[in-house]
Amino acid sequence: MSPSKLDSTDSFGHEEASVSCSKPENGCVDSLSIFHSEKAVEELLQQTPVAGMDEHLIEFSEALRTVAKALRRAAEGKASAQAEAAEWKWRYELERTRNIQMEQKGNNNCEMLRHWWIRSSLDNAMDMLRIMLPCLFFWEVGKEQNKRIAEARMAEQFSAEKNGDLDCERVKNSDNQSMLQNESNEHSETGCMKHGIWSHEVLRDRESDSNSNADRNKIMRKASFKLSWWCNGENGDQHKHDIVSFERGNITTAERSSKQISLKWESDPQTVLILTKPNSVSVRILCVQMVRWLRERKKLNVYVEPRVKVELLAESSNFSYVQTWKDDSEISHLHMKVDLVITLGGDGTVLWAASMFKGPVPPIVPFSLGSLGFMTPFHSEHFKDCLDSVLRGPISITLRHRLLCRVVRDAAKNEYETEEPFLVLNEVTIDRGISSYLTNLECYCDNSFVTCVQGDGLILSTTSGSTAYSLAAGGSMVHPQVPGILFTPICPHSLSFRPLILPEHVTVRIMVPFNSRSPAWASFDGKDRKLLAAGDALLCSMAPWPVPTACQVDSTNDFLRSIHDGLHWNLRKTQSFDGPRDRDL
Ligand SMILES: NC(=O)c1ccc[n+]([C@@H]2O[C@H](COP(=O)([O-])OP(=O)(O)OC[C@H]3O[C@@H](n4cnc5c(N)ncnc54)[C@H](O)[C@@H]3O)[C@@H](O)[C@H]2O)c1
Ligand SMILES: Nc1ncnc2c1ncn2[C@@H]1O[C@H](COP(=O)(O)OP(=O)(O)OP(=O)(O)O)[C@@H](O)[C@H]1O
Repeated sequence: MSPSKLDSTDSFGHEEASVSCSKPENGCVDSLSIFHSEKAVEELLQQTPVAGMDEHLIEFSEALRTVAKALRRAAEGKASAQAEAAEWKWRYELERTRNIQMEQKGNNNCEMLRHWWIRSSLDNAMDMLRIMLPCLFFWEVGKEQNKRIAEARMAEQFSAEKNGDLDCERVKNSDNQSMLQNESNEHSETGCMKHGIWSHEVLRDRESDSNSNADRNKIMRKASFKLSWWCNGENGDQHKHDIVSFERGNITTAERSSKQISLKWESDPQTVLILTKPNSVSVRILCVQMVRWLRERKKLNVYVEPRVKVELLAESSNFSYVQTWKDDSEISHLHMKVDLVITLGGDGTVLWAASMFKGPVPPIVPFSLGSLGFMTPFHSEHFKDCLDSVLRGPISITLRHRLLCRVVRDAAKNEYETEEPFLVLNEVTIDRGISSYLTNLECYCDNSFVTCVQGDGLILSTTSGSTAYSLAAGGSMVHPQVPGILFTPICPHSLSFRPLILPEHVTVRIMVPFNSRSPAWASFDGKDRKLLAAGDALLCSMAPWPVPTACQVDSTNDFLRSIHDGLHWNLRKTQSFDGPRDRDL
C-alpha cells in the first residue's frame, strides 16, 4: 500500500470522516458511515503491501479497525435497545386491547347466558303447562309428579346459574381450536372460583353442542367437582386469594400458597379414559378386568387408545361398547369428555398421559405396573377398592406443575414467533447430542444473565421431575407440591457449578450463542428431540395447566414413601445398642 494511496481522500479521507463522527457531540452514531469506515480499513489491509511500508501505518489502521468495530457495536446496541423498547410498548398495547376485548366478550357472553336462562325458564314453564293440561283429570297424581320435574329443572337451572362464570368461559372456549393458542382464555378456565380452586361444571360435548337445541337431554355432561385446601385435617371450603396480608404495615403470611388439596365430586363421574403401557401382558390382563368392572359394576363410559380397543376386541367382541378416537385431532377435545384418567404402567405412562393433554388435564389415577413408581401410588391388586374410593371421593391430590417450553429460532422476529410449544411434567433437557464438543449455553432468568453452561448440558426440571433425570445429575429432591424450577447442569466442566432452584414465576431463556462450536439438542420428558442451532433459544416458564394426580394417602406421605421404596433413600442398618456411649467417655 503506497503512502500516496493512503493519503487519498477516496479511502483514508472517508475513514477520517467516520472516525470524527464516532466522537459525536450529541452521542449520535451513524452506523452506515461506521460500516463504511470498517469496510475501508478492511480494504486497506487487504491491499498488497509494497516495499518501505511504514509499520506505524499498519498499527494505526489496526487501531482504526478496532475503533470502527466498537462503534458499530455501540450503534447496534442502541438500535436493538430502541427496537426492544418499541416491542415492549407494542406488547403492552396488545395486552391492553386484548384485556378490554376479553372483558367485553365476557360481559356479552354473560348477558347471552342470562337471556338464554330466562328464555329456557319460560320454555320450561310452557313444557310444564303442556304436561299438566292433559293430566287435569288425574290432577292429584299429576301435581306431585310435575312438582318433582319442576324441582329437578330448577335445580339444574340454579346449578347452571351458580356456575355462570365458568359457563361464560366455556362459551368463549368453545370457539377455540387449540388450547395452547388461547393461553389467556385457558388461564381463566383454571382460575379460582368463589369456593375452592376451581370446579369443572356442565361441560358440553363438542358434537352435542351443535344440536343442543334439538335435544338438550342428550347433552353429555362432565362430572362436576370441587377442589379445596385441606386445613389441619379439615376440609376448608374457602380459599383465600390473598396469601400475604399487610394490615397496619405488618406483613404476615395469612395463607400458604401450597397446601394439601382435596377433590370432592359434586356429581358422579361418568366417563373414564384408561391409558396403558404397550407390549405388557400383565397390563393387558389388568386392562380387560378393569374395563369390564367399570362398565358392568360402575356403569361408566370407557375410552381407550385405538391400539387398546383392537386388543380388547381381539379378546372378546363384547367390548364393542368401549369408545376410542379415529384421528389424533380428536385428542385435543378429550379433556371435555373425560372425568378421570387411569394409567396402567410406570412413571413413563403417567408422562405419556400428561403429554396427551395440551391444556387442562382431568384427574389421573396412576396404577403401578412398572419397576419404579414415583408417580404411581396405587397397587393394581386392589384396583376395585382403590377405584371405589376415588369414584366416591373426596380424594387428596397432588397438583403437579408442568413447564411450558417454546423454541424461538434465530430468524424469529420476536419471542412470540415460536414453534408448537411442549408441556413437560418432568423436565426439558438441553444437551450436546452426538456432538463431542462441550455445550455452550447462555442462560438468562427474566432477562438477567444467570450463567454460561459448559459441559454436557442442562436440565430444567419441575419438582415432580426432581426425582428423575435431575436427581441423577446431582439435583436436589423436592416435594412435588413445592412450586419451582430446578436448574441442574449435566456434568459441568467447572468445580463450582452447584444446581439451583428458581421460583415458579420466572421465565428461563437458554440460548445457543453464535460462538458455540456445535448446536445443542432439546428433549422433552425424554422425547421429541429438537435441534437448537446457534442463535436459537428455548424459553421455559410454568404452565397454567398442572397435572392433578390422585394420592394414595396424601402428597407428603406418597412422596416420602416413593423415595423410601423407590430409591431406598438414606437406608442404613441401625447401629446396635451395645458399644461405647457418651457417659463412658
Ligand atoms: N440418567 C437418568 O436418570 C435418566 C436419563 C434419561 C432420562 N431419564 C428420565 O426418564 C424420563 C422418561 O421416562 P420414561 O419412562 O419415558 O423413560 P424410560 O422408560 O427410559 O424410564 C426412565 C426411568 O425414569 C423413571 N422416572 C420417570 N419419571 C420419574 C420421576 N418423576 N421420578 C422418578 N423417576 C422417574 C422411570 O420410572 C424409569 O425408571 C425422563 O423424563 C427423564 O427424567 C433419566
Ligand atoms: N400408552 C402409551 N403409548 C405409547 N407409549 C407409552 C404409553 N405408555 C407408556 N409409554 C412409553 O413406554 C415407556 C415405558 O413406560 P413405563 O415407564 O410406564 O413402563 P416401565 O418402563 O416398565 O416402568 P419403569 O420405568 O417403572 O420400569 C415410556 O417411555 C413411555 O413413554
